[in-house]
Amino acid sequence: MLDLTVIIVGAVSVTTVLLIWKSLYRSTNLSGLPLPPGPPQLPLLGNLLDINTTEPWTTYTAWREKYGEIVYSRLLGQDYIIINSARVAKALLDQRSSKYSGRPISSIQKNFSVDWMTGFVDYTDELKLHRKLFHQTLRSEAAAKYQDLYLRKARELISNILVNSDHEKLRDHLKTFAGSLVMAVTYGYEAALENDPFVTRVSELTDIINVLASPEREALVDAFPILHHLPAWFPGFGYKRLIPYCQQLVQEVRNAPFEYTRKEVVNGTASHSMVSDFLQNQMDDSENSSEQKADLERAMKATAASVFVGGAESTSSTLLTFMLAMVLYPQVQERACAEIDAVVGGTRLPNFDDRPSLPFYRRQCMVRPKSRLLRMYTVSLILIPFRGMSHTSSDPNDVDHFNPDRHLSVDGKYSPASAFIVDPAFGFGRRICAGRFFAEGSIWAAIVTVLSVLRIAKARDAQGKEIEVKGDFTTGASTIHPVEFSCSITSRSPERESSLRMDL
Ligand code: HEM
Repeated sequence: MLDLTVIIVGAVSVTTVLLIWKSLYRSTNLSGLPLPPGPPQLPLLGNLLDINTTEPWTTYTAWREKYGEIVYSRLLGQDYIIINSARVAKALLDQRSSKYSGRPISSIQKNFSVDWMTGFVDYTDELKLHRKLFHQTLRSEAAAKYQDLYLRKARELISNILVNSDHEKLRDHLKTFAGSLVMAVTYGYEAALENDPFVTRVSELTDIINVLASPEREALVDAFPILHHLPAWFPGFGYKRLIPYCQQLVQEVRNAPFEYTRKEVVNGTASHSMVSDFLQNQMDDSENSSEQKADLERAMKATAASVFVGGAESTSSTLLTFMLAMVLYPQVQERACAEIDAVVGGTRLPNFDDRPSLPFYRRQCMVRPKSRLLRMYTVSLILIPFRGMSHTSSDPNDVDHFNPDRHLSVDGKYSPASAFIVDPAFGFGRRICAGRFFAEGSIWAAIVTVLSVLRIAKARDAQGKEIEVKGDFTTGASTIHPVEFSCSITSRSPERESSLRMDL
């Protein structure tokens, strides 16, 4: 067996040689056009040391101020074009989507066995099949059919919050809301209100992906594959310890709920869902060969699990952001509650028929998604910092300066240009979020129900003094959420609370 030191010294030496080679070699701009402006680069590292690794979007935002909407940067020999505005992202990814829909192949994703997830799959026939399967269940008209489900789950959410609303519990309740909705639609599975085994596993997997899926980390390892051989104790490579556990989680997340639905279909007890419809059609289909059926089943398993991974964390994180905004902006909460009371009266709970009469937050003026951070596109690599895009004071989607009025026109009507589903946070072009209509309906149901029953305010300490809330966010590789904050959540309408309980 080779001595470990020899391996490390060898790896480091080869890496250094590669670094020098890569830094000297610069990919030619085949079109002969000049590269966009960007920060000065160090010989070997490029801009590696310039990037704030815990909050990379802050670096990209600073670069936007200095170099403009399109920035050229170089990391360890790899060229990056950073698209720093929704306007340019739209022009490239919506209008030239045939060119800008690919994804780079990442060895980290391969090692962790998560490269089958829709969001990571390159723009191939496999991806087109995933999108086709999503479309059947998540397109606009299909997502509208789940309105009763959104409301039922929103009512369960309120009932859970009223039992316990500590920060950790609040996060869990929101995760359960989002996770159980997705499980119902995907697998026809009714998740337990607490500690559901399927929801918990996916949540763990999402947390791991959030740690590893940083474009900056991927750039480093993909630029120098030899780094794969560095052991987990090597500084910066501790994440490798998660590999075996992640691979085991992946197997469970792909197979366990799928097999649950298969059993239900065979027993004739399955409720209507993405997977049960698929399995039913497959049983009735005599034309496809068994090989084609196996391929289709593999794609369906991947699609179904991707719905969960793509949908649960983003939705729950958006709702936690909404709760935080209600603590920080009581006057906005008051106005929304007054509007609900005026439209639905004092005792009834709102439903989707009331939506056109609630202009203040019709189509989510009240909440903007902000969970997703970055997406990488191929074509010498395009990096889209979604988070940075909603982070300028001149941007109408700037959620850090919470002002729902910005989404209304001057006469107080809803402005279609501000529609929730066209928010840049859902992405662009052919890779736009497949679940945005579902997200819109479920988030609307949750916030309208929260505001009709609950009052959210700053918590008070033992002396009765309000506990200050800063409104900070976690850092993360792909998604973020508010850091722990104290709040007081009480029922503001005993009548609505009891009609809610009667409905459960
Ligand atoms: C507020 C909630 C949500 C936000 C902010 C959000 C945001 C995003 C973003 C930014 C992308 C990447 C777009 C790109 O790569 O260009 C994405 C992809 C995706 N989302 Fe969502 N999403 C949300 C909810 C959901 C829900 C509820 C579902 C499923 C029910 C879902 C399913 C997916 C899937 C499957 C993809 C991968 C699409 C692809 O790569 O082709 N998302 N989402």
